[in-house]
Order: sequence, then C-alpha cells, then structure tokens
Amino acid sequence: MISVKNLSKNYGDTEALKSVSLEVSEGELFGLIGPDGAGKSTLFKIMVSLLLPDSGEASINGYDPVTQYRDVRQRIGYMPGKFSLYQDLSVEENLSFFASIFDTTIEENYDLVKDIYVQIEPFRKRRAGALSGGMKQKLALCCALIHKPEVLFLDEPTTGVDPVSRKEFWQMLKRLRAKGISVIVSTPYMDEAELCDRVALIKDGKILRVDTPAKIVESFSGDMLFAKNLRMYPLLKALRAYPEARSVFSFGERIHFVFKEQHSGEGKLAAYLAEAGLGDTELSEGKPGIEDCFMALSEG
Ligand SMILES: Nc1ncnc2c1ncn2[C@@H]1O[C@H](COP(=O)(O)OP(=O)(O)OP(=O)(O)O)[C@@H](O)[C@H]1O
Repeated sequence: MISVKNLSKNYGDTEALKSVSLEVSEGELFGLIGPDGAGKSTLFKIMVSLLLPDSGEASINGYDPVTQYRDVRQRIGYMPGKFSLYQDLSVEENLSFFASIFDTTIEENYDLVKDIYVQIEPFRKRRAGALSGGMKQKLALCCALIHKPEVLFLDEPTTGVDPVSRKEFWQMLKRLRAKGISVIVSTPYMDEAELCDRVALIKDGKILRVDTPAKIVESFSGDMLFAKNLRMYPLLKALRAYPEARSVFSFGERIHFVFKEQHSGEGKLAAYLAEAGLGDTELSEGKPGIEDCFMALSEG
C-alpha cells in the first residue's frame, strides 16, 4: 500500500504541494489528474525518493522514501515525465543497462516485459534517440519494469503521444495491474481518468477529490448544455456574459455550459444567443464528465 500524509513542498515562494494526503491500495490503477503545474511531478519525485518533502510523510509498501530510500528504490519502477533513456544507446542496450543496475538480466524478467518488448524488438539495434514517441514510451516502460517492481510510477506517460499509442498504452497498464503491480499514473488528459480504478484530482498543489471516476461524475450537480458554433470565441464570450451562467469553458470542439441553480432553461438561452447574433449555435443536452467535475471543484 502507498500512503501519503500531509505532504508539503515549496520551491522558494511557490507552494508546489499543500498538505497532500492520499492512499493507494495494492494492485490498484490509480490516476493523478491535473493540469500543468498542479504538483504531480513534485508528488511523484517525493514518493520515489528523489526529492525531500518540507513536511509530511510517505510510505511505499511499508518503506519511508526519506529514511529507507534504498528499499523504496528496489521495489519501484519510475518513468519520469521527460524522456529518461540514454539517447545514444540502442533499444537493447538501454534495457540491459536498466536491468544491470538492479542486478538482474533481461532474460530473468522477460515475461513481465514481453508483451511490450515484442513491439519494439524489431528496432532493438536502433538508437533510442531515433525512435518515434510511442516507441520511446514503450521502451521507457520496459526499462521501468525490468527489475519486476511492486509499484510502478508513471509521470505523464501519454503526454504528446498519438491517440492510438495512448490507447495501447492504457491496455498495457491494465495487463500490468492484472499481474498484481500497483500503478500510479499522472496525466493532464481528463478523458484518461475513466480508465483508472480511482483518481485524485489535483490543482495548485491541493487534492480536490479522491474517488472512483464514476462516483466523481455522479456527484456533479447542475444542469448542463453543450454548445457549438463555428465562431467559438464570440460564443464563449456571449455565454460567459449570460446572467444565469455558473460555469462556461471550452473543451475539445464544444463549450460546456452549466446553469446557475435557478434558471429559466434552454429556450431563454437560445433566444439570448439569437439576439447576440449567434442564432446558429447548436445546443445539446450535456452529460457531465470528469472535466466538468474538475472545473466545479476548482471553482470551489
Ligand atoms: N525545481 C523547481 N524550482 C522552482 N519551481 C518549481 C520546480 N519544480 C516545479 N516547480 C513549480 O512547482 C509547481 C508544481 O510543479 P510540478 O512540476 O510538480 O507540476 P506538474 O503537475 O507535474 O506539472 P508539469 O506537467 O507542468 O510538470 C509549478 O508551479 C512549478 O512551476
């Protein structure tokens, strides 16, 4: 089990973590979801024993990353946000290198990485620096796994990766979970939250909520609409100026519009938009997702 209690970390005047607490059970696929600068990497670095907290404590399967960092490092795999491999070494050499630091060999733990490694094996002589983004990510995952860790920490593994590779990557994570490995993964992509057993929503160094994605979505209250127009910016401006608007933000190709508790409905809103010269706006029923809960929680 992983437990983090009241962790705080400042960089000068920046409060990167403000008394963060959470628990992750064995074999769980746990997501840390939040935008850039939320504090995800800082929290990871403390858990994997690469950074000292200012206050609070953590325990990784019973070991303290501050005082027992050697035990922690033996038991974890860590894939940092930035590409961590040796660019001038080949695929094969990178993997052998990571195995050798942990006193093991590729052969010894091949079973664990096999599913992933077969996909990059045709390029085993290629320099890591010359691989595509998706392949680099697979190699980095193999390297983080080659010593058979109990817990895997993946810091934004899918950032900048194409949608097909992202999907494949999540399938791999589910297979690792099935092998009993706990996986903690951070992502700025709200749609990936649904792929986790539980998630922590984090913003400005604070945890907003920890729960299953379904429970988080269920707890959303408010009437919502999706709005779409080729002229998105004027639409956003007009919706934000609407007196009955509680929250308005654009997400992907449409705008998520949430009414205040007391409101006069879609008809009146459509009339208001028509008057603003935006009568061609497409309004449809809005089904809240994690991103809406995130916005609602961060607006407090
Ligand atoms: N070494 C550092 N020195 C000063 N400030 C830092 C340092 N590392 C992070 N920060 C700041 O601390 C805050 C949290 O950063 P952190 O990297 O943990 O967030 P993140 O959620 O991982 O976001 P990102 O995806 O942008 O890395 C940010 O405001 C960031 O600018």
